[in-house]
Amino acid sequence: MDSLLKHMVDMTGHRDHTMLDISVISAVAELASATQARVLSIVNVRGQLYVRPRAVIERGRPARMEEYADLAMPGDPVSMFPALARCLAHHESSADYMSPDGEHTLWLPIWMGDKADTCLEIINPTPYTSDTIHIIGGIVSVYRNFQNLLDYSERDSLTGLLNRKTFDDQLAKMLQATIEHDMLAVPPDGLERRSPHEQEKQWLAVVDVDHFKAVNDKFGHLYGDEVLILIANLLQSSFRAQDRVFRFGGEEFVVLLRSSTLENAKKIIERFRMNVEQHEFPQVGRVTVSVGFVSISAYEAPVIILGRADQALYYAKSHGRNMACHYDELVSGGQLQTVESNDTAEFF
Ligand SMILES: Nc1nc2c(ncn2[C@@H]2O[C@H](COP(=O)(O)OP(=O)(O)OP(=O)(O)O)[C@@H](O)[C@H]2O)c(=O)[nH]1
Repeated sequence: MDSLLKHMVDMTGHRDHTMLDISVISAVAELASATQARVLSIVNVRGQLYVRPRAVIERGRPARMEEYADLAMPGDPVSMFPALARCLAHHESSADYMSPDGEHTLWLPIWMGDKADTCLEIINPTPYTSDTIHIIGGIVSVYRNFQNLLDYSERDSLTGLLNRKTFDDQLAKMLQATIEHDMLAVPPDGLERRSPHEQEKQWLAVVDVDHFKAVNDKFGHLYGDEVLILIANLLQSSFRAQDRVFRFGGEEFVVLLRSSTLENAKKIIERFRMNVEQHEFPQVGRVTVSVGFVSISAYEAPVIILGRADQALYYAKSHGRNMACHYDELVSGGQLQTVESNDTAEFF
């Protein structure tokens, strides 16, 4: 019981999803004497469910975060795990599977209403006793409640997207990934062989709804709110599971795109812009968005990166709207100018 209390205190002492994931798998692994426990993300890509490990603990080793190796893929199709797929399809609280060599896997989806985007997976060489299942059930409930609380503080209440407050933290993670990526991209002899066109980078895009004031003025704030919710949904379905979408405030959204070539980033952003353009908004009809985007450099301050995306957005707004503009292309094409001030480049 002491151990259970200790784990409960540990789980509820965090203000961060990552640490909460680590403490929940540490708790269930110890209390169920599991050989392995994982937190899985369940992502829905165009109606198909995929699972992707987020954190893992193996017996005798410390818990660790998992970076999904193939960023181009949303994860493993859930159909690879028929018992879990059935459990998710029927909104069940758990699924159990015994492999041919007698290993037991227990899946516990974390249901938030009718949606589960997280699932615990516990692997054990022996069957689970009813006592173990009872204790794990309690931990899952605490985990779900606490995740709910964290989500509430990190998300915008109108659209459900991540809010401005979480942006700095997510951008810091992306800058770290950029540094690691840059180190991997340069071979030991220090010579970069890939052409800049093939190079994968992280990207920041600022999205702003065009003439949104007119929507509010003509149809009222409730319809305006509805447009924002539908655009948030289009953002989530147009970008990939590994990208991050924020509502920055008002009718402005920011997207962090992970590991994309310039060509792909353009394609994904353009696909989103067209999805909005072609969407029939109830009562309101057609709505368009303008986008400014820029590659993220780990060696520049977030305020400079955001400023550049904003400048590209401003350019799109003042050149007809309903378009996506790439900061570097505008600079190299002479449509925007930078000026060196101190050791950073800034606009005037
Ligand atoms: N319905 C609704 N409106 C909002 C919300 N937040 C901000 N707004 C409105 O968004 C509008 C933004 O208008 P402007 O900044 O003038 O920009 P715009 O009309 O979109 O014009 P451009 O950006 O130049 O294309 C204002 O009328 C705000 O009141 C919200 O949460 N709901």
